Amino acid sequence: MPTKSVPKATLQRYPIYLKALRKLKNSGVTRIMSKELSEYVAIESTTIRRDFSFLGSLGKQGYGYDVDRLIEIFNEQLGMGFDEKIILVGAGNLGKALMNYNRWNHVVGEIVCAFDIRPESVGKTPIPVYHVDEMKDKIPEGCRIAILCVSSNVQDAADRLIECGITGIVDFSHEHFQVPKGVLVKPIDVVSTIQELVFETNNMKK
Ligand SMILES: NC(=O)c1ccc[n+]([C@@H]2O[C@H](COP(=O)([O-])OP(=O)(O)OC[C@H]3O[C@@H](n4cnc5c(N)ncnc54)[C@H](O)[C@@H]3O)[C@@H](O)[C@H]2O)c1
Repeated sequence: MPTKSVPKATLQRYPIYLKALRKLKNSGVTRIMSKELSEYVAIESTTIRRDFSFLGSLGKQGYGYDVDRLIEIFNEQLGMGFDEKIILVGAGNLGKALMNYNRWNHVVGEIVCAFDIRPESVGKTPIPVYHVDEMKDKIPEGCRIAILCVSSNVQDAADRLIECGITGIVDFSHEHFQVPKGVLVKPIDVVSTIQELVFETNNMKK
């Protein structure tokens, strides 16, 4: 795709369209007019048509856009294949909540399986939970993202993930651990977010 000539604002809207299209596809929609999509994403239909025109001539007058074709184009040309096969380590309270939610299938991908040091004590889960020793065998092919929800030995869990080729870790653990160059860690911490909010709210009052 000639990204050079595509305005930045248009590029920023593409993920919004793709997310909407995947949701629509999921609910059985196969073709859509720009006006209908406009209502769905709250973006003017003229803007949508202009944005899509950068991708080639995709729609037909009176027919609209083929949803599958549009998704294919976004996936292929923009490299936005939101089909990540994600794994989770630490199937405790937090891990189970994430596994039970797991509704990102038309946005980023899905949690395919989980690992724990005590899988036998995890109880009922919607996806399989294996022992961490089985990680190398059970990790899905092409998997590169892991969610870390362990409560102990975080470094060991991270090392195992890296050995299995994981290059991106969503970290809920609150613990410091080392990763080699080329592996990205995104910490998520509700407590520090609340602290930041308290601090910023206090400052707003001044
Ligand atoms: N970031 C946040 O905002 C946030 C919020 C809540 C909890 N947490 C943190 O998330 C972690 C999990 O919390 P929880 O309430 O689910 O705990 P939990 O005790 O219910 O679950 C932890 C699970 O991890 C497993 N485990 C422990 N060490 C492991 C390892 N090295 N490898 C694989 N599995 C391992 C345990 O067997 C258990 O099933 C804790 O570290 C907690 O502090 C973070």
